[in-house]
Amino acid sequence: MITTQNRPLDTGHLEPEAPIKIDVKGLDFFYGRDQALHGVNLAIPALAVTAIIGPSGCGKSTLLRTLNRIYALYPEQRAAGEIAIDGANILARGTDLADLRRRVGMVFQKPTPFASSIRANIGFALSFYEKLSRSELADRIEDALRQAALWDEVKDKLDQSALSLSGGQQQRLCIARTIAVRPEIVLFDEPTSALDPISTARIEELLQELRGRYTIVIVTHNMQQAARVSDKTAFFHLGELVEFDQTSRIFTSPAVARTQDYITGRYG
Ligand SMILES: Nc1ncnc2c1ncn2[C@@H]1O[C@H](COP(=O)(O)OP(=O)(O)OP(=O)(O)O)[C@@H](O)[C@H]1O
Repeated sequence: MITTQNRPLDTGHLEPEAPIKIDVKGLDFFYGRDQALHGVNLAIPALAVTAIIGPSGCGKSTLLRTLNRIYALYPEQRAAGEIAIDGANILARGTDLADLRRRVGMVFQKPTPFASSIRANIGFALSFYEKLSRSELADRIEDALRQAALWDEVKDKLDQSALSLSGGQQQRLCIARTIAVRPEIVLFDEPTSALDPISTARIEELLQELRGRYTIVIVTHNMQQAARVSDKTAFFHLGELVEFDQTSRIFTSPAVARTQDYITGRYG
């Protein structure tokens, strides 16, 4: 079996001139009067994996939640600055939020399948966005489950409850549900922190398979995981971006002392 433990530290396959998919400029974020992000500038490359690391409370999840404006569900939460996706500022008034959330999918820490069948979990998301015939729907469900490396395990029980799957399978189902609607960007918020080591390894392998097909941003507490799965790493502290570079450089020769202190376990 392939394990993530024996994979060498990623050296980054990106050229310095890799195209930018998400360009965050001067981003401030507020929970009511409390400011959680301060002037963040971050150019996230297309079709690569970018990891967001940093100590608890530094703003990792907050940053992720700005990228599909999921925070806009809460009236007291506010972002200022600019987040350009393919050059268009998604913080601008008039942004179609349903379309944005199809283009920018999100996978959460705990698997969150609906209490319905495996098939319906994916079919529901697809039918929300597209009008498909029965056979198109079946094809798209199969394709999503194959991409999420779950098809072989569930193809004979698509009508069983999603809740009958293991935690790791449920998380892969949530990934299938997210990619079924053909997003361009997939955000992962601590996607393995509720999983056992074998399920975690399976998700990390899956991230490698999805890399190159989607622009991926992953928040993780686990520095070894960031080193294994990502091309670029952003280190945050106290709501500020401290350093952003090739993952191999962040973990071997970071430019900033605060990053060095964090990756060597001096705080966090
Ligand atoms: N709903 C909320 N209301 C008020 N403040 C919040 C809310 N959510 C987060 N915060 C605050 O915003 C700051 C950043 O939180 P965030 O959850 O983004 O950090 P994080 O780096 O993802 O932390 P963790 O690793 O613990 O998940 C923290 O000070 C946190 O207390």
